[in-house]
Amino acid sequence: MKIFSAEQLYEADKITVEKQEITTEALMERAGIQIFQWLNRRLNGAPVPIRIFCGIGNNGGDGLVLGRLMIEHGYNVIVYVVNCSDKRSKNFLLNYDRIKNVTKKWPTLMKGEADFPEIGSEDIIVDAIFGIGLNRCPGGWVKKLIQYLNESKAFKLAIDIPSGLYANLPLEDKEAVLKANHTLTFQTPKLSFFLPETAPFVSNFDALEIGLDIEFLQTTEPLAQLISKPEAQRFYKPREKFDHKGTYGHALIIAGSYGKIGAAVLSTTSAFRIGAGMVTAFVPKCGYNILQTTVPEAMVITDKEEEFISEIAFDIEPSAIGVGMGLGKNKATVAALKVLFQKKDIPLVIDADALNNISENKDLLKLLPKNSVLTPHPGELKRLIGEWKNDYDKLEKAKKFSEKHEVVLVIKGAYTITVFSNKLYINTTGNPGMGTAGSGDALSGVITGLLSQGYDQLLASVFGVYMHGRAGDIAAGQMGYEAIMAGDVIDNLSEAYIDLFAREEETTNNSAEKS
Ligand SMILES: NC(=O)C1=CN([C@@H]2O[C@H](COP(=O)(O)OP(=O)(O)OC[C@H]3O[C@@H](n4cnc5c(N)ncnc54)[C@H](O)[C@@H]3O)[C@@H](O)[C@H]2O)[C@@H](O)CC1
Ligand SMILES: Nc1ncnc2c1ncn2[C@@H]1O[C@H](COP(=O)(O)OP(=O)(O)O)[C@@H](O)[C@H]1O
Ligand SMILES: [K+]
Repeated sequence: MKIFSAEQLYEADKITVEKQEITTEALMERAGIQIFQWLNRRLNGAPVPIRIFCGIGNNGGDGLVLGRLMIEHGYNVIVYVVNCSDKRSKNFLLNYDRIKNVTKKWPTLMKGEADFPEIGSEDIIVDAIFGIGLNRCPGGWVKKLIQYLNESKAFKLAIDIPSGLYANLPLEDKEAVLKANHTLTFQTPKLSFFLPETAPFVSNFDALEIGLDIEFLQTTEPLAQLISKPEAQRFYKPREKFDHKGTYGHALIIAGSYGKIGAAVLSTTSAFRIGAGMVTAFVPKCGYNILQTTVPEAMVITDKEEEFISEIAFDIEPSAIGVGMGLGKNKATVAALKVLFQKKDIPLVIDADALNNISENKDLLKLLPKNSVLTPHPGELKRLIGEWKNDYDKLEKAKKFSEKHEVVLVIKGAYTITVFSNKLYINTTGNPGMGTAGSGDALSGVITGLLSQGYDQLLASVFGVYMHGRAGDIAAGQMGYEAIMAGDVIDNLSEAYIDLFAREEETTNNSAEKS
């Protein structure tokens, strides 16, 4: 699914109205009907008080449409107009009149703190104060209203976007944003829904189709792509009857140091589980017996050193290399990385200590082979690209880094974002259960294993992140978040493959599907 900017959505709006020969008020009615149907399906006529807070723009207009439809269907609705300005939009005014025609009285006008209503904990608050037209940070009594609503225990449903949040600009004042329990957004989610500083205000969301012009949606280059199952299905490369292990390539995992051989075990196993034909682990001598015992399917090459890697020499021809997991920062290891980086023709995944070594030795950065995949968590990313002012600044810096060095950057975490040049791919799988040692090592093995099977660098990253997260979600469905260990994520890669093409009802028992 594409993620568009606020400006693009306004453009989509305009084109839709022209091409479908409808009025903007008809489009607003469509949007309001979608929200009404969503809410009506869940409330099923329950007489719970629904308090709709409407701003004076089109987001407020949506709130007024919803209010009218709910009242017409017998719901217990109180509509407030948050009168922060007299410049009401045309479609707000139209729907202001329409709701009055139904109720025979104007909605409750709010002009300051004295007008804040008492809100019961069982009430439902609908936030239609500001949408994507927010043009400054909410202040004065409107900010106080947002805080007042946040303090309430009532369920908060935001229309389009929680008020105070920009669709694709950084947060200005976290005290002036409505903290929604659920957000119903029009057509496509907004970029702010996926970034660590702003996503917590959105909580869960549903994107409601409002019939914007399909040609515009299909042909417009988005801000980012959201990666869910339909996209992952398109990435998958099916196997052919006469394929053999050579078809799926030979992955080389260069990992481990004394006390951290487990990292090599995890990456090697996950490279196998994602489908590499052969996997060789290159480890210091102390890792030999461990690897041969824990992953007998793997071949093992050892360094001349006992406890760390000092010279990466091998006489195999790997189709992809994953390097860095548990590697340590010994000087000899840094020198060995320099030599490895000169082998420019083998697709490379660079993780963990290999990344830290690059951050600390800028001459390694200059040698970075083009099209390598770098998989930093936020701490590693900071060391690589420097501090950022906010999430948007981080993404700009990451894009510049990717462009300059011609590499794929996989920024790990909730909603892992893969950055390639100026393109962003946001992953929807994964869960907090995956915040456990070694789950990053599993991801490096997964991406290396996909590269070895012939997926290109970008596909291997985006598809690999999806599969790794999906395996984690399936593990969470079976064992809850807390008990998950990295090995459980790897064990469920097989289920993640099965799930990729399973029919919905077959997957509901063991999935932790996100909206
Ligand atoms: N294609 C779409 O996405 C559609 C969007 N619609 C709705 O239209 C909304 C956008 O409407 P608008 O462009 O009218 O904008 P909004 O309704 O989001 O708010 C803008 C209004 O609030 C004022 N304002 C902005 N920030 C303020 C602040 N901090 N303090 C006080 N006043 C402030 C602005 O000057 C303007 O009058 C969307 O979020 C959505 O809810 C729907 O009606 C239909 C289709
Ligand atoms: N809250 C979360 N939601 C989704 N994925 C997560 C979450 N926390 C961690 N992960 C995933 O788990 C992995 C952790 O990687 P990393 O921090 O490198 O761990 P380690 O170094 O211990 O292997 C990443 O792929 C990350 O995206
Ligand atoms: K809103």
